[in-house]
Amino acid sequence: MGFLDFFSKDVAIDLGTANTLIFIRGKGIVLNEPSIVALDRNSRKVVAIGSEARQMHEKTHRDIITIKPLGGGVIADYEAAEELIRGLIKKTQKDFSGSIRRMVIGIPSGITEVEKRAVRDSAEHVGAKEVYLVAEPMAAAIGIGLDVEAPFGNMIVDIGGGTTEIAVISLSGLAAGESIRVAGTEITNAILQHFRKTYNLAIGERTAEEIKIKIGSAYELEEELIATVKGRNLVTSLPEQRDVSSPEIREAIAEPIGQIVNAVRRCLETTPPELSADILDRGILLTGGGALIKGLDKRLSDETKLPVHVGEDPLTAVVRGTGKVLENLEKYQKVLMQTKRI
Ligand SMILES: Nc1ncnc2c1ncn2[C@@H]1O[C@H](COP(=O)(O)OP(=O)(O)OP(=O)(O)O)[C@@H](O)[C@H]1O
Repeated sequence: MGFLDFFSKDVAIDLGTANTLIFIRGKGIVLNEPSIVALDRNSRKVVAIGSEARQMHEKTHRDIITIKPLGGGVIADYEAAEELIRGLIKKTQKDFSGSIRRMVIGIPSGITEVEKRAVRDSAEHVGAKEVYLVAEPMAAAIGIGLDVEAPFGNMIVDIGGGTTEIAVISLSGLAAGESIRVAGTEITNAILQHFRKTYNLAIGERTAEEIKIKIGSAYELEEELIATVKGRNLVTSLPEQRDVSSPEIREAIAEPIGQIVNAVRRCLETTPPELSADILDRGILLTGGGALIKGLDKRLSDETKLPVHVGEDPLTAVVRGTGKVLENLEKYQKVLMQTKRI
């Protein structure tokens, strides 16, 4: 380790809609917190970041507002996004002191030049001297250990909070791809809408997400499940609870799940034939939190007639990938996204 290395650190980040994960060279993943910022409504001063801000989300005092700065997988609120990066990096200070030298950030592949620029600016504003961007599906593929440099095709479907990224990777590049802004958050919203429309029951976002995680599915389950939901009846304005079954939730989330399935099909249709043959042999790999929806692998396999596997520890795939890129920048030169100066 050189003298300068002692005072400066290299970090890799998965700046996600739902969660932000931070990896520090030589240490691994040191932080995994929700991408939420709580602000004082009047002064706009930051009150809490990450997990503490999530505690406040939806239960906010009238003087505090909570913001998810990465709407749809991209920066929706620039100032809040910068506060988020700054605040979360600060939380890792116990793991290192000094400045940041290199920063590798995983971002959606469908992001525009302006959005890329915004991510880069935020990273520079928090002090990074060198900033590198990697497409999320590429990072996810590297994270789960695929040989992205090899001359054969691998299909990866990364279902995060805001975006589903589908990519065929070969020779360190994206040979085909689809990026849609339908993922975990839309699925949670579909559950929320279902209760509102069907039972006049208003439930919170966290409750809807819990139901999704507990009993949400994309394919018939061997043993169907039941969960209890608590909310507020919109007609009587009184608290209410009711039981709900997994087939009912499957129906409620059919629309966003169908959109993800269709996007995978579209990507397969545009994949060059040689690479299609590789995918036939190797199958499709699922990553991101959405990969954990029960039966999604079976559903995709049913619809595409291809083998489908869930990657190991899908929620940390992107950050592990950005971490590997950070630790082997030379080797992974080709996978870095270029940004134009604008
Ligand atoms: N066990 C589970 N079952 C179903 N969904 C889950 C599960 N665990 C997490 N999720 C969902 O995964 C999503 C978060 O995934 P992830 O952390 O990969 O996304 P992100 O990186 O924050 O988002 P993006 O990639 O869009 O920027 C959330 O919508 C969350 O509800």
